[in-house]
Amino acid sequence: MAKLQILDHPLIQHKLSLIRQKDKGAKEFRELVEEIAMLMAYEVTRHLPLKEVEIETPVTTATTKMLEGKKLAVVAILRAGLGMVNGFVKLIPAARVGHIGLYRDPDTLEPVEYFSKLPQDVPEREIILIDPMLATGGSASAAISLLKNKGARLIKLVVLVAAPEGVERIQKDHPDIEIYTAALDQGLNDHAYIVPGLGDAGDRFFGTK
Ligand SMILES: O=P(O)(O)OC[C@H]1O[C@H](OP(=O)(O)OP(=O)(O)O)[C@H](O)[C@@H]1O
Ligand SMILES: O=c1cc[nH]c(=O)[nH]1
Ligand SMILES: [Mg+2]
Repeated sequence: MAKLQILDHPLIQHKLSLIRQKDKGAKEFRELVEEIAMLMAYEVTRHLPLKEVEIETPVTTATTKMLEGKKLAVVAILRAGLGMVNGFVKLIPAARVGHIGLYRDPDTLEPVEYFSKLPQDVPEREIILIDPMLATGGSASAAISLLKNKGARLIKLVVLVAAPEGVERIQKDHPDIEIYTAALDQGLNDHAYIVPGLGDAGDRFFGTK
């Protein structure tokens, strides 16, 4: 079953509480989402393999550790996932960045795909799929299916806020995926918005409402 990890670092929790507040404007919302994404990137890259390297410090030569150079791709689900990209690539500058355009139809709640541009060598890369919100799980599940159809084998899903319904959906559709979230909220309301959640992440980030 897909493993769920809640990233409960105090800085992540503090900043998440700030962006949940309805009076936060787009500027503050954007800055905080980027900061939280960076902190989450730190947590989800703990497993990256290291290799020993010989270096020269100003004092002596030494054997120290550097990243082995595992191939990574950060894939954002548009639009709201864009808000997390900078935080990730600041910490992992060598990562390739892919985009999957999906919106949730407000009536059917089904994801509608409108764009996809991914690195060519997706099968050789570990994929970090990012989207702030995991509500019904329909959008993330569709994005994971698309990535798997392109040959992706190792995918981690990283979200800011998850609903139990979305987690269950991913665990059912894609039991091989690891899910990382900053919070597991109570559930969904009648419009399938996460409660308490933070509202519509894309609209708040881009100021479109
Ligand atoms: O788990 P689900 O029920 O599928 O809902 C989650 C999706 O909804 C939001 O995107 P939205 O459709 O609002 O598109 P946007 O990012 O362009 O605003 C969010 O960013 C997720 O992609
Ligand atoms: O609460 C939610 C649910 C779906 N999409 C959002 O942006 N927020
Ligand atoms: Mg939206």
